[in-house]
Amino acid sequence: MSVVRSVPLARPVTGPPARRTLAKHERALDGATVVFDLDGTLVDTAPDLTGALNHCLASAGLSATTLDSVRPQAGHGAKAMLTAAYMRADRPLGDAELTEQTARFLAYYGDHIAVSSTLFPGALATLDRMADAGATLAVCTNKTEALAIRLLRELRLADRFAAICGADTFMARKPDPVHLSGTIALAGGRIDCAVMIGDTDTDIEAAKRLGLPSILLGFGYDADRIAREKATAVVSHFDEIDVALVDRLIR
Ligand SMILES: O=C(O)COP(=O)(O)O
Ligand SMILES: [Mg+2]
Repeated sequence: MSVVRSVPLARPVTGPPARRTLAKHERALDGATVVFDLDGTLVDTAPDLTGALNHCLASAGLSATTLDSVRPQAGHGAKAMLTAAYMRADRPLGDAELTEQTARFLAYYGDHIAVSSTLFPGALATLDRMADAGATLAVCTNKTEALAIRLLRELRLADRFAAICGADTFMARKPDPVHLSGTIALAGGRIDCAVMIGDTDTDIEAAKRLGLPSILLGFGYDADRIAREKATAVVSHFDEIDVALVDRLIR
């Protein structure tokens, strides 16, 4: 397992982790809450986001954009994707058009939310692994709550999460730590026994402000240098997120 750490942990990062003695029926992650970001973390939503973006661009007489050019903004919401696409097309975008296009984007996206969106490799097994070890699972996403629930239902994953909290669930959205602390509370968990797993600095910063350990998925949409330096751990595949790593980060 290759895990790069940049923030010193309470325990040494090399050498064997301190072993806890588990009581007879105790599982390693009992009492822990593992919080996942959604876009670019659990689900590769970029293809359907690109579809919604191209629907909007066509309505404005602009040519379609490619998946690769959308990916860096895919974790930052409809407005960011629209703004970047108009800039690439060298076309000005005023507030009124941005508002209208955002509404068009969200309506289309809601109706085509799981056409080509798929779980990232190893994501499902990681959910199983964490749950089998006793962890409570939650989602903290800057998608709206309704869209997040719709996507997870379509992918038959919604039931796995004790809480699914979107940008509009609380009066705060990531990187505001209130979004994350509210998610953990709603899932019935404790802030001192939780970890955040995400793909952008937005996720990692929210965790940092809350004093939570974080795992950055290096393959996500915008795992930039700042996020890599700030994260407690950086992994390049879900398989690297094993029970021992999560246990070590949260205890
Ligand atoms: O839709 C967004 O703005 C980003 O969503 P995420 O927080 O799940 O990455
Ligand atoms: Mg994301």
